Amino acid sequence: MVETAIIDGKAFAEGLRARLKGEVAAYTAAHGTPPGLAVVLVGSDPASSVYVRNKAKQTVEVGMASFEHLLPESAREDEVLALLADLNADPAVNGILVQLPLPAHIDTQKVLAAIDPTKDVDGFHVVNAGRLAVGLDALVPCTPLGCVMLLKDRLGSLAGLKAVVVGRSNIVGKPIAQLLLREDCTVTIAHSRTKDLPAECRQADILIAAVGRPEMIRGDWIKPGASVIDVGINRVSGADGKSRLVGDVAFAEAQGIAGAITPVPGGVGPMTIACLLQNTLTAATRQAEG
Ligand SMILES: NC(=O)C1=CN([C@@H]2O[C@H](COP(=O)(O)OP(=O)(O)OC[C@H]3O[C@@H](n4cnc5c(N)ncnc54)[C@H](OP(=O)(O)O)[C@@H]3O)[C@@H](O)[C@H]2O)C=CC1
Ligand SMILES: Nc1nc(=O)c2c([nH]1)NC[C@@H]1CN(c3ccc(C(=O)N[C@@H](CCC(=O)O)C(=O)O)cc3)C=[N+]21
Repeated sequence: MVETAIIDGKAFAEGLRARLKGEVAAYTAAHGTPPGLAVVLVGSDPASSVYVRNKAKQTVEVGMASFEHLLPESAREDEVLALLADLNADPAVNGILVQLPLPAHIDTQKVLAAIDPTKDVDGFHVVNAGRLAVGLDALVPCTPLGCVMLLKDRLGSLAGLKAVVVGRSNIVGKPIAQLLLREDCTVTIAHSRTKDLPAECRQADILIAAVGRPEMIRGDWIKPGASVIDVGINRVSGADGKSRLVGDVAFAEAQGIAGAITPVPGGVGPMTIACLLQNTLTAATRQAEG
């Protein structure tokens, strides 16, 4: 049995936002206007609405300008594209985020491609994904950035460690794998067609769960002492009938086995928003430098 450390992403994110607040004030003093973040939400998925509201609140708290664009579920693709053209041209907007998923009648890749890559604070544009893959300066997706920050804070150098990423989405799994590779990890990407997932996971010094299946990863899939980052956010109904959030890892089973683990909530989620604010400041600074 090992003592399992709980990685406090909420506290780490608060520290990051406190540091950003100072940097944002310096930016604003130098440029006369604060960095601005525009968030576009199409439709009114309740989970997305909460998340968008939290982002707007924290954006304002660190001293940045927040612009919210709420479009109805029925909005046409060309209306979304026209809004993005306006935001691309607006000098008060330094960062643009289009909340995903979009309604099925809208082509997500087309929308992401319409965002100016220098304002793409989610890092989802192919230009930023490509720049990350070849090792150029890029706007890096927020959740992956947050995961790697937590790992480096805990472990220092990640060089030579074996990392297993479960999930290969363009927005989480793939960019996390790219960042871990950049940190000199030996990286395996697992997915729904992986043959023996428990055996793959047991090899991992660093195990990243980004699947979207409540508590799928069991305690006995974890190598003793491993660092476990749980990206999953799953809403389930508990025995009392109330809904609660759980991750992709069976958190209670991981106790006494993992060396460290992020909780859900309070782990990766708050880091995602803090990294979004950091990316907005990075984007604004790079735009000002030309
Ligand atoms: N904390 C945060 O800030 C954020 C949390 N999330 C959460 O992270 C999770 C993942 O999100 P996202 O990447 O967008 O999800 P996707 O649904 O896009 O991707 C899920 C991935 O998991 C794989 N997968 C599904 N079932 C299995 C299985 N049984 N065994 C192995 N692999 C499987 C899929 O494989 P295949 O490719 O073969 O289909 C796919 O690659 C979700 O819970 C989401 O809510 C997302 C963004 C931010
Ligand atoms: N373009 C785009 N970019 C995204 O980054 C993006 C997106 N679309 N669509 C949805 C997912 C999901 N996501 C979360 C971010 C923070 C929390 C978060 O702060 N969670 C808190 C709890 C929140 C609660 O209690 O509901 C926590 O884990 O502690 C959760 C989920 C970003 N996403």
